[in-house]
Amino acid sequence: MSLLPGLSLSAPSAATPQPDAASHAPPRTEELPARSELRFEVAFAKSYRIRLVRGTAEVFGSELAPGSTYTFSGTKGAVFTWHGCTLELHGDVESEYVGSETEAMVEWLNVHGMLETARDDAGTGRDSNGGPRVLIVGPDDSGKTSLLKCLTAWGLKMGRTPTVVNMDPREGLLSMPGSLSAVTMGSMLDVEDGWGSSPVSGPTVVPVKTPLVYHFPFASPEDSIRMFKPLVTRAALAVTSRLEEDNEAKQSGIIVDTPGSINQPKGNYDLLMHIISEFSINVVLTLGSERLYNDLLRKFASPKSSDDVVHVFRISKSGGAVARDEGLMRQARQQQIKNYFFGDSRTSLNPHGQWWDFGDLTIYKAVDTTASQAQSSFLPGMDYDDESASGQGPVTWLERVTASQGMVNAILSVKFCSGNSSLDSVRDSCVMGFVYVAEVDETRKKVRFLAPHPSRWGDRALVWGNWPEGVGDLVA
Ligand SMILES: Nc1ncnc2c1ncn2[C@@H]1O[C@H](COP(=O)(O)OP(=O)(O)OP(=O)(O)O)[C@@H](O)[C@H]1O
Repeated sequence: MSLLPGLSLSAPSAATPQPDAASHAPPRTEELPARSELRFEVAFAKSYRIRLVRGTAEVFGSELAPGSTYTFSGTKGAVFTWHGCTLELHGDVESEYVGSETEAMVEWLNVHGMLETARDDAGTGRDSNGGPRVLIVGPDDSGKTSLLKCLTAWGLKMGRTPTVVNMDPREGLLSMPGSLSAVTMGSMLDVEDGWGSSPVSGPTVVPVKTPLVYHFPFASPEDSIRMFKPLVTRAALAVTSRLEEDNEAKQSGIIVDTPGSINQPKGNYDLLMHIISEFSINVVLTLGSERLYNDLLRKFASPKSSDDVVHVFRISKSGGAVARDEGLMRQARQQQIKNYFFGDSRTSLNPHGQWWDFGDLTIYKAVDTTASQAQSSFLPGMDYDDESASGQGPVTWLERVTASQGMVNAILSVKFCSGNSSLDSVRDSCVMGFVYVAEVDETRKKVRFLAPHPSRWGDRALVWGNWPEGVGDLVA
């Protein structure tokens, strides 16, 4: 059976963004001096269009094509120019200004140069472990993902194929929020939506990328350490073995993005250390926290052997990185979920309804660890550890359940493993795709799912997560 989210793709088509009928104002022109950037914030209901008229410019490392119009909605971003440019701007923005404090970009470019040297060393066999394995750490909204995008885009421009790993379940990279994913970038990034599209998104201008996706149905790794750690190990194993088969990707190396929550000194950076050891990280880039930098520098000060050397760098935060409030993040997740099933303004998708009998479904519910711990004294036979004391989290975190009304509007992952697999296999198995529960008929004992693909998935384990929260009615 083909991948659940995979549509039969035709060649990428040149989709043009639709003009915003609401905005009749004539376009404005903005001259950007060398090494400056136009920073903007656009609300979800609005659209903001940018066209490069003269010179060169990039959005988080990805170059704008001269004369093409790029449409942004529900985002904060920046168009940076190294040598100066003229932009034509059209549409509504919450804020828009030209920033000249862009020294961070020069520093980021130097980091890129350093990674290139390491890739060259790997190419000439001077480093048999392959290219650089980079981890980006720092507090929330310090610009980690922006740095990751720049390093990836510049690497791609040099003809590299870096493997990008997202360990932040709040932001699904080429997938749903609630995912940990890894993808070897073989084609340019998408200027408008940041990464490009996975096969589920249908034909696009930018060639599709097929990520390896694991389901982590909690907002933060600390909500289920017992689930997070094995998934990191799984993802690292899968990525490492994939790179062993592909010299070019191995030489290009890995760049891992992390959520701000695991960069706290609490727990002695246990989760961070786990990622560093599983992915054999040898370069750590710290952003926006002097304490984190110093703590990590101390931790890696005395390596036991040359294979254990981890270089820790303190990198300047971009002057434009802005905090995003929970409301905005929530809206972004809702949008991501809708786009998964229905496509975006450029590509419209047609999800398929499927009725399933209760008896043909094997559903596991992710247990909310906090609630479970509070109730544990009422659940005989369940062995819950104190997560903070043991550092391991509850022993039971997935429960087999039957379909019920409570599932309506929930997102479930369809795992590659059979329904009868052990709980460990269900946890560790990667995701074929996600489905949405549109209707549960308790009388007829049937569930109607919305899936991106018409094929039925057969005997597979389904995991019902607690997160992303409040998906709402997608079919209303
Ligand atoms: N130079 C810039 N100009 C304008 N906006 C920017 C700039 N750099 C980053 N941003 C915006 O600031 C916000 C935070 O940046 P980013 O997502 O890179 O931070 P992060 O550290 O990865 O956050 P998190 O830990 O929450 O994932 C994003 O909306 C990003 O688009």
